[in-house]
This record gives sequence, structure tokens and C-alpha cells, in this order.
Amino acid sequence: MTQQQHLLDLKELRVDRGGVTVLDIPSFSLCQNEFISLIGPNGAGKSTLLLSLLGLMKHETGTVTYRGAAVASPAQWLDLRRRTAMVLQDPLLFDSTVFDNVASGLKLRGVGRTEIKSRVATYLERFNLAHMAQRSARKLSGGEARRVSLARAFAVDPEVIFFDEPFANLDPPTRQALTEDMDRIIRDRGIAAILVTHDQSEALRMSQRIVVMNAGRIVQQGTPAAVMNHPVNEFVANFVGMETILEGEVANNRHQQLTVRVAGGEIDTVGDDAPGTQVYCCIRPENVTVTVGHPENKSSARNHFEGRIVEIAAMGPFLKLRLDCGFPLTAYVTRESFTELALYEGKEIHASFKATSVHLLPRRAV
Ligand SMILES: Nc1ncnc2c1ncn2[C@@H]1O[C@H](COP(=O)(O)OP(=O)(O)OP(=O)(O)O)[C@@H](O)[C@H]1O
Repeated sequence: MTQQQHLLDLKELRVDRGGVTVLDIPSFSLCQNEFISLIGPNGAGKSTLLLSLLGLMKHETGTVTYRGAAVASPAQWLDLRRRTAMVLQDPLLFDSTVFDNVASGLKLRGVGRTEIKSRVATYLERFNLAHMAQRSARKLSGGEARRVSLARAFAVDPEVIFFDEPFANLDPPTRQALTEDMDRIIRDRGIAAILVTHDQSEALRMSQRIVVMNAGRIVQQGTPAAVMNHPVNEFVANFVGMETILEGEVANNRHQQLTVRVAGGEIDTVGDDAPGTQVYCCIRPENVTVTVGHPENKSSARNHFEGRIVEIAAMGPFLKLRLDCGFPLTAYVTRESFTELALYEGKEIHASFKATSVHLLPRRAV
């Protein structure tokens, strides 16, 4: 977790629904300028947690503090909600113009007319909506409607913003463009954010901290690399831990042949990133080849490492090998190869993978 100042703190929260406890969170915090992604299967309690942080969910026990001050009375909850914006999967637009929709949060907060005009114009521009300001919000495409709901949320100049699957069901290019716009504004304005998402690469790209939930509880939280590479239990491993994800920095770029420096080694890959770019190297276990002894005929793979098997786990027809090659690496082998290579925990092996099988993601500084 970051050492920054806590903004929102929640303690001893329990929410029951229909006689069943659906949320049981001893403590949860959001820090200043922090971006958290909440991930977990359907029904894990992600949306309920967001609503509870805003006092919009009846709870059995629990306290919320904002900047160290208790939020308890109706006036304090209202004040917290006014500092916060929420963007939902359903954009929930009013039957009015795009301009009126973006202005609605400002009107509610009693902002003056001139200020409303100027702020709405700013966010219509930032979300590429200026040309449709007078269009009916009911006649927008799904992507345009999401843009309006984002513009409306940012226009109120929130200190904290909650996103509950805001980009679900959008085509990948639209989704990518919207997340980039949103990310830029959040960083520019130093807004703290919590994103509920089912898209793990989105969580990885956007957040400084990932919080994994299951059955109403937080089962793990940490930096994206920590959660992805060191899942605390089988549930998290099955949910997120299918790839090796290494924090790295591009060391050089020769005609799009990149060398990325990671803790404990250097990885060759391909891409456009300039030296110094902070990245994650994602390597799928099925793309890693394990051999014993140095291969006599070097394959076309650019990446070759000597390593050791740290752990072996059965996974249906495969075995999953956790390797230490100076950095952690996960590989799959069939049961047949496992027997042929006479593998065991502690055995020295050789691991290789192609430059083209390394998937690079931009990394936010933590
Ligand atoms: N109106 C309701 N009455 C009773 N139980 C409910 C109600 N709404 C949600 N729940 C239960 O509360 C739990 C948490 O639901 P929640 O919507 O917070 O999960 P989620 O992680 O956001 O799921 P999803 O990814 O599907 O959106 C689930 O077990 C759900 O079945």
C-alpha cells in the first residue's frame, strides 16, 4: 500500500441481505491520489462496497471516515457525496440534451450559471462531445452515452470518483479510448479513484493497488504485480494468477526490438516504447518452454534463462511449474513431458520464450 495520506477509511463493515452476510470487511482505505481496482467474481460484493463507502447501503456495523473525520450524520454523508462522483455501467442519462446532462451535477450542487457553462464546455471538449452539446441524450450510441456520463462525473470536480464497470460491453477501441481519457484526467487533477472491473488488463494498467474480493471479503490486496505473481491462495491464483507479470523498464529500443530490464534479468521483446518507459511484461505460461540442460540447437526464442523449479501444481492435463530464473516465471508442461524430463521441485532447468510472446502493458508509477 502507498505511504500517502488516507482519504477514505472504512472499519468493521458488515452488510446483511436477506439474512445472509454479503459483506464483511474489517478495514479498507483509499489514499490520496490513489487508483484502486476492485476485482472478483460476480456477487463478490464489489458494488455493495462502493455503495457502502457512500452511505447508500443499509449496514449492520461499520464506520467511515473521510480525511480523518467521522462520516455519520445525514449532513456529513451529503457532504461526502458532494465531494464524490460515481459512474455506473448504465449511464442513466436524463431525457434532455447532452449539455443539460453534463450540467446536472453542477446544478444540484448550486453552482452559478456562468461557472456551469464554462465547466460543461471544458468537459464536453475533453470527452469530444462539444459538437453534440444540443443533441438529445436519448439518441446517442452506447459509447457516446458513456462519454456523457464520464463528462458529467468529472464536471463536478470530485475529490474521489467511483467507477462501477463503466466500460462493460463497449467495443475494444472505444473502451481503450475512454480509459485513456479517464486516466489522463484523473492524473491531471489528482483524483483518487476506485474502479470495479472484470477486465484484468484494465485493472493492471490503471491501478496502483488491486483489491481482490470473494464472497463479501477482501481476500488479497497489493500492487498489481504482487497480486498477479504472488496470489495468496488457490482462489486468487485461479482468478488472476495465470500469467507471469513482471515490473520492468525499457532499457533500449533498436528498430522496435526492445530490451526490458526486470528485477533479476533482461527480457527481449518487441514494441514502440522508448527507453525509460515503465512497463509490465506479461508472459503466458503456455508460451514458456522448459528443457533440461542447455538446448543443443537453440530455438528461435530470443529469451533463454537458467532456472530452478520452485513449485509444481497439478492443473488437469497439465502441470504448472513455478520457476525461479532470477525473476519468477510460470510455465505449463504436459504430464508426458513432466515424466520424460524427470522434473521435480528444486531441479535445475532451462526456460525459453519468444520475444513476440511477451505482452507489454504500460505501468503506472506506484
Ligand atoms: N437486492 C438484493 N437482495 C438480496 N441480496 C442481494 C441483493 N442485491 C445483491 N445481493 C447479493 O449481495 C451480494 C453482493 O452483490 P454485489 O452486487 O455487491 O456483487 P458484485 O461483486 O458487484 O457482483 P457483479 O460482479 O455481478 O456486479 C451477492 O451475493 C448478491 O446476490
